[in-house]
Amino acid sequence: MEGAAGELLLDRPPGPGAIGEGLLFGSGENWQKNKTATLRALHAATFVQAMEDVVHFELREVLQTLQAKLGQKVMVGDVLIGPCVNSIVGLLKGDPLAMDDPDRREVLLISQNLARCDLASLLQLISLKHPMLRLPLSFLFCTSIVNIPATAKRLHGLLRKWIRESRTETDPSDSSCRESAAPDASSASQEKSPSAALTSGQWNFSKMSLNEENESTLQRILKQPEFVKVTEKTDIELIQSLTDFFFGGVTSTLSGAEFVLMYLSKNPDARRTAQKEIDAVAGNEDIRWSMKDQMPFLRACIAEALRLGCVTPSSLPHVALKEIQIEGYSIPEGTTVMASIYSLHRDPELFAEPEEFRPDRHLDSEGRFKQPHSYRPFGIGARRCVGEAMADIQLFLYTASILRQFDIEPADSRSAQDLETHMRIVHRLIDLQCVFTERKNSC
Ligand code: HEM
Repeated sequence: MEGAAGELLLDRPPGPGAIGEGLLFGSGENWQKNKTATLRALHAATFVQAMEDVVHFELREVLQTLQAKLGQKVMVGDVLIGPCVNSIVGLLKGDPLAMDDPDRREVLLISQNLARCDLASLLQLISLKHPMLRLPLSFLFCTSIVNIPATAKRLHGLLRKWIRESRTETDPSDSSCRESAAPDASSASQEKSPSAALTSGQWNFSKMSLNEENESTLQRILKQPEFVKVTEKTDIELIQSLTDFFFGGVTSTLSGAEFVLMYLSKNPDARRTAQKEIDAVAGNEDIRWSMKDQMPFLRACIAEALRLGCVTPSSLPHVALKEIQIEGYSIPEGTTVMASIYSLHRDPELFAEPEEFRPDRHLDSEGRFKQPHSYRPFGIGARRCVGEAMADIQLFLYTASILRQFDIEPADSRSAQDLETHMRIVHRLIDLQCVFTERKNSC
């Protein structure tokens, strides 16, 4: 939300499910501190290069898997979840996790659980906090749902370990860090850099530094005034904010990538035009984010898939801090307000023939990429998504690299509208499968 009304809609509603800490569900001063610290840490000069390095590191594995499964039906989510998770880990820690690192397996399992979270899982969480609800909701405990507290606890364990390591690296004399940095199950893996897993001729990966001092995002966050003084409270905020990177980032980017590949598989003309563009610009060179302005059609395809796929259909809830007027409607103080991105993206007055996949909506008369004012997949205003730049880079590099090497075909003849989706906080295609084949016309 923008403007004066937006200022009064900054907080998340309190309620039985609200966590109150961190970025996604935090409110008031705590949220402001966390958001400022996160944005400051992400605005490092070398952010783009860091993201590119980690994405390319992961893409090698993805391209190899697709090559090995040429002509077969591939579950797209299974192939892309690793890169989505490890991009966040790599950004935070400064190095992505090597393929054989036990932390990688653990964070992947956790993220797969988070991706399965549905209403039943959230209701179970609420009933744990509110004993009165346990009996009426007891049937939930018999179904196979995601145990959010247990999943969050496992993720918090990993995050605590990475924070300890980052604090030790930031200040080696910090005895509290050394005390708590007890050896654990995965300490053996810590000495292993992902670059060790690479052989010559593969991606030339170097430790990702996010600024001139060679610091990772996590180290930069830990240097912010809010987090320098370690107290139980600051650590809870920090761990919850980092948890939100996974909760808010993994499934949404994964779902976005699935929608992009699905729409390109169902629209071969658009796919071929994008492939020609990629060939002309990148040839056989590494694909870089700096090439984005020369690939407006590819970006338009990604934007059109995000418009139609609508990864976060109802955004996240906001609450009115005071009574406000919006377009002649009076919203009483305390009202929960949800913005329907789904309706916005399908409004025929804003997008002609809204159900049609038409990338040219995102191109100006000169053929340059443009974002229509009503295209808002990442929300708007101060509560806008913190991961937008990250998701943009990921989706661009995943799509360009896959399209350069493969043709994509749908696994069945259903139209895009007929494919089944989960309409949870994150809107996701159910078990999307595609068939990847050798490029027929490559450069
Ligand atoms: C295609 C990918 C993504 C989409 C469509 C998306 C969309 C959104 C939307 C609609 C919101 C809510 C804005 C509001 O409350 O008004 C949001 C918030 C958020 N997103 Fe994303 N997101 C994506 C990727 C990511 C990534 C990669 C991260 C990881 C860093 C991330 C982390 C967050 C966080 C922490 C918030 C809460 C911000 C706040 O409350 O201040 N998202 N996202």
